[in-house]
Amino acid sequence: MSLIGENLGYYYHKDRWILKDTNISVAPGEVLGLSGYSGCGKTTLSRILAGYIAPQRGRVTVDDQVMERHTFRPVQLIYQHPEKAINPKWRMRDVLTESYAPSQEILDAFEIREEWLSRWPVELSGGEKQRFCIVRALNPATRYIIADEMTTMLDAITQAKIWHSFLNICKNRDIGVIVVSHETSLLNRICDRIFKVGEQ
Ligand SMILES: Nc1ncnc2c1ncn2[C@@H]1O[C@H](COP(=O)(O)OP(=O)(O)OP(=O)(O)O)[C@@H](O)[C@H]1O
Repeated sequence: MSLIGENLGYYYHKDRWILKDTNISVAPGEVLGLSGYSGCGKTTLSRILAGYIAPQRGRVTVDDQVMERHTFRPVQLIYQHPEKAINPKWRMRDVLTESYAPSQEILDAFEIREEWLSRWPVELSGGEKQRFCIVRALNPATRYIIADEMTTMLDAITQAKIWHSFLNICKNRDIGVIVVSHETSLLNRICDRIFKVGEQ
């Protein structure tokens, strides 16, 4: 039982491989850091593991199954920029309840205020919108979450609070987490293990 990428190879332009023979796995409940220089392929690898793009070589399995399309994704991806992941024409209540009905407890854990629910995305800050994206990713069916620079836009205190709540919930539900970040101090603090992209 794990999220596993085996012998992954990927290029955007023929024969310019971004990833070559990459092997990566994260177990349920584990927190894996993804590091590497800018442009080494962290976001590309994240998108492959979440099933958004197909590798030219290798395969991804989620708890021994090849991921199916058109069903709820057991691997959720949270991006750095929440505005790219939110429909601007939906009020925040609809964004939040798109795939399940989050409990009051989880809304409180991320300090989501009742008054924000009736607003449009444009009426919230990036950090406020990001809390909705995190709660949305914590669907009861989620098995793994890839957090790609998830808190980069937040101040240090808010960042610490959000990681505390997020990792608590993931541990309780045995969700495996991949944390993509340029901040080595963050990775060292919260991850069980670190995987360097491009150095396998
Ligand atoms: N859609 C695309 N078409 C062509 N090349 C791309 C595309 N997306 C990314 N690349 C290239 O692929 C390489 C890896 O990009 P990727 O975004 O995965 O790196 P990264 O490690 O996440 O970078 P950063 O740390 O700067 O966010 C880079 O050289 C980038 O220029």
